[in-house]
Amino acid sequence: MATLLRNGVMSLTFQIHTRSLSLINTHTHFSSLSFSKTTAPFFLSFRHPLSHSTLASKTTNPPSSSFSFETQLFIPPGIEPQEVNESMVLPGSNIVIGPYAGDSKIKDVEFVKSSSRAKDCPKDHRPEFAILGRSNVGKSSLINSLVRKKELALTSKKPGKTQLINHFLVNKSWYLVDLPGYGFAKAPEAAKTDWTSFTKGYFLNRDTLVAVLLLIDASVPPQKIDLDCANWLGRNNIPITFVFTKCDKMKVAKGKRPDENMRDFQELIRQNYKQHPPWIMTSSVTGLGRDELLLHMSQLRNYWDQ
Ligand SMILES: Nc1nc2c(ncn2[C@@H]2O[C@H](COP(=O)(O)OP(=O)(O)OP(=O)(O)O)[C@@H](O)[C@H]2O)c(=O)[nH]1
Ligand SMILES: [Mg+2]
Repeated sequence: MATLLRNGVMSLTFQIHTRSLSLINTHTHFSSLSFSKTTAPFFLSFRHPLSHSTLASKTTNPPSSSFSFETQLFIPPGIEPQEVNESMVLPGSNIVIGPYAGDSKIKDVEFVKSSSRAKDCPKDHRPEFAILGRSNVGKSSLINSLVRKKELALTSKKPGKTQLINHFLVNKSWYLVDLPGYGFAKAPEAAKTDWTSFTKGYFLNRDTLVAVLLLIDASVPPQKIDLDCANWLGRNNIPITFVFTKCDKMKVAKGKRPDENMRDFQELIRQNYKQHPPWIMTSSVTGLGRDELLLHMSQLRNYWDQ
């Protein structure tokens, strides 16, 4: 089923052309999103207007203009491209919600185990989502925010805190997996070497992996190591969802804003992906994208489960 999902979901990404989009001044809702479909229903894309004001509740000196960019919708199984309308697209993402989306509430979560090798991971065949990203990108914070527990997954200002594959069982039915961050130059030599072998082994051999949530820090420009990682996962047919983190951090005076960094990243990725993977903006500080991400995960999981 994992393979089916990989092929099925990824091949169902299309593009449509849209106009007249506008955003209300909140981080979670499009006020209007109207589609004007091209004659060929195969390519669905929409103009994605990302105003700085949609990304954070706190801004100091916001720039006066917003911008938009072309993106592709992620259309899950069970929907025809021509059925897509604005209310089906999750705010702050390219993700269309379909019939497999279900109860996404987290009622119960427990830490199960830490493994230092892929073959030591739980063997009960429950579906799982792996949280992957650079050290300090906010993996543990995202897990804590999803499950609404402050210190379930340890967070730290010191990069390299998470060194093992940590399994958390949610609602006694599926796993969230916290992985060690990559690209941490100061990690002990041994830990760096282990990361490569055990995480690659994990991705290539874990049949129960529904999708990798690849976290990308939206407060910094695109990083080569993130692009390399996305490309490696793509080449190995491992389904991913880009989760842009720290979208609350508005660096107006210095560097680009999260929405601009996110657009730059997507433009670089576009060259390598025929069909753009799902993506979503989040912040573990403001809760931006939390409910939307859980809903997206529910549809991937339910499709995998059937
Ligand atoms: N402003 C802001 N800060 C965040 C966000 N998410 C995480 N952080 C901060 O970023 C730092 C690293 O967060 P972690 O969740 O520990 O990062 P990690 O990816 O698990 O790091 P490793 O386990 O070392 O790989 C902490 O200081 C967090 O408070 C976010 O959405 N917004
Ligand atoms: Mg961590």
